[in-house]
Amino acid sequence: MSDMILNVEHLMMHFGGIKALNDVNLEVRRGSITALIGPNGAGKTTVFNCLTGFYKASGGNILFNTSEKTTNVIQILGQKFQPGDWVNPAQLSSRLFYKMFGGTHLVNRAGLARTFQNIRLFRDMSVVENLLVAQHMQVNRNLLAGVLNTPAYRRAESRALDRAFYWLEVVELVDCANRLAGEMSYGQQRRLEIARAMCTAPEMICLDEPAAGLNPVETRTLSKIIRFLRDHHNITVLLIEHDMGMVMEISDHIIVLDHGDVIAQGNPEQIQHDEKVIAAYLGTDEDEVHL
Ligand SMILES: Nc1ncnc2c1ncn2[C@@H]1O[C@H](COP(=O)(O)OP(=O)(O)OP(=O)(O)O)[C@@H](O)[C@H]1O
Repeated sequence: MSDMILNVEHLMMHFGGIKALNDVNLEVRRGSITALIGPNGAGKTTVFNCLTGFYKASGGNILFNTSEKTTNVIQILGQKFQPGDWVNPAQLSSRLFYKMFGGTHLVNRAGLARTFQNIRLFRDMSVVENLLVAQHMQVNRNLLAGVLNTPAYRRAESRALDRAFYWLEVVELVDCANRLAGEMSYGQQRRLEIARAMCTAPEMICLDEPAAGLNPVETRTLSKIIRFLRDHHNITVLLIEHDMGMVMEISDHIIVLDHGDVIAQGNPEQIQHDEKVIAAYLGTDEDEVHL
């Protein structure tokens, strides 16, 4: 099993004439907390959207290596037919399969979950219902078993409920289990999004600005939860965050993007003193920065 859970090679994403990602190469170590940082518009969310299948990358490779298998993320989203397909029936049928049935759900099923910059919960459902919906892939979906309420069906439901309450406890929301998700505070909703992602049993979770809008106490709780995921569940965390205090405190590794390119990588200490990074954040030329 590779030490790297994620290998991104030559990733490109173009929106018409806009090159959001030029040629992004990065790796994420299994079991690490890795931060993806950079100034506004650097391309961070675009990287997340490509990794999790919300965008089909314009080019490059994304390999996601779980403990069980390697998933080619770009392939499972459904690629265009290639000339070689017509002389290779196996390749053609695989391409056809993913064109018909591929999508973000397969990325999640492979073990990669995410949260969003703008919270996307089912606001009119209760907190626990949000977590049960997230588990629809794991529970018994046999219609007959549901209608007959078989013991196997009841066991599967009970397991889903146990899992939901386990993650509610981790994110400190057990007391809110029956509240409507949309009525909770912003910080609570952010934590619920993490619990929902964890209910899909991922090996890696991508958190898009999880501390945005949180007060310092909530940010500390969030940091504790993120460390818990790594330390107690060996979850790899990839996070986009503008709160540099938090990033420097919890990250094992930091990758810096600017204008669609990776400009630096390293541990927090190295990144804090990297001139290219300082220049990118200050919006000045490297030569103009005096340390
Ligand atoms: N769907 C889209 N259509 C057109 N342009 C887009 C789209 N999504 C992103 N972009 C452009 O790609 C570039 C990178 O945007 P992205 O949101 O990835 O940056 P970011 O680093 O996440 O920024 P922020 O920190 O402000 O969230 C920007 O120029 C943005 O305008």
